Amino acid sequence: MALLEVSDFGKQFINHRLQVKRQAVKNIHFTLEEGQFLGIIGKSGSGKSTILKSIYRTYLPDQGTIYFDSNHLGKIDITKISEREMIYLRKFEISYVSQFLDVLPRITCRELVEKSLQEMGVEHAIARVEAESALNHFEIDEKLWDVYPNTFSGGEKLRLNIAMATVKQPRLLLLDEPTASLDQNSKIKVREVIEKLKHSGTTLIGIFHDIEFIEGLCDSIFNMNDHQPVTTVGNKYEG
Ligand SMILES: Nc1ncnc2c1ncn2[C@@H]1O[C@H](COP(=O)(O)OP(=O)(O)OP(=O)(O)O)[C@@H](O)[C@H]1O
Repeated sequence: MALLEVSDFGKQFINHRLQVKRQAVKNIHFTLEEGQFLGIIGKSGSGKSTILKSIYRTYLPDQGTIYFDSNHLGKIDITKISEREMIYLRKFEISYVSQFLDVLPRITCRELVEKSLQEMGVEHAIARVEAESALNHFEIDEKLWDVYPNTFSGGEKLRLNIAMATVKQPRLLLLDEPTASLDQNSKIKVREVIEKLKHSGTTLIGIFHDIEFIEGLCDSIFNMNDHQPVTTVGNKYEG
């Protein structure tokens, strides 16, 4: 059964000051089976982030349906569920990674990753071990583990963001240009973790500008220009 079914989805923004409406995206349809990786490509401003933010419900979708097959809540329409149900999904089943880190001040890097696990009910001692393993994997210098990340470099913030989201092993991982400001070595680390997550059955949707990066990783690519999910042939994008 599909994990995610997006049908006739659209999102309109209203600028109240200027009294104008802007249709960011419309008529979006795609289906994602469990364990698949869908890449989204398209020109700047075509609405790629709007789709991911609406699935995570940072934006309230206003047209169409987004069905998610939740382990705990059953098959539910993300456009209609309560805020409480959405908080549950964000905690246990859906994670979102953007290229920006938005964290509370006075929580250290290590505590942030531990907190991701503890809010799922993982014991502190286990959360600590897993957090350290994730921070090591993303090569965040041990000297930074007890530092507040508001002083981190862009790349360090991003690697921490990915560590926080992936340590939970979500069922659906939304990646909003996660490699945008990374150097080659960090991109390789991200790729390794994506491969590992895919192997363990995580379903992924990712926005990438670097098509070479997603080649060999994605099962299909949704091109915003023609609105068609295209299955990648031999893992190469032929669009
Ligand atoms: N919160 C918002 N309020 C008003 N307009 C918005 C908002 N978020 C996005 N938009 C508009 O919706 C359109 C789609 O934006 P979106 O960020 O989804 O595009 P994108 O394809 O991800 O772009 P990029 O590749 O440049 O990140 C843009 O015209 C943008 O200005």
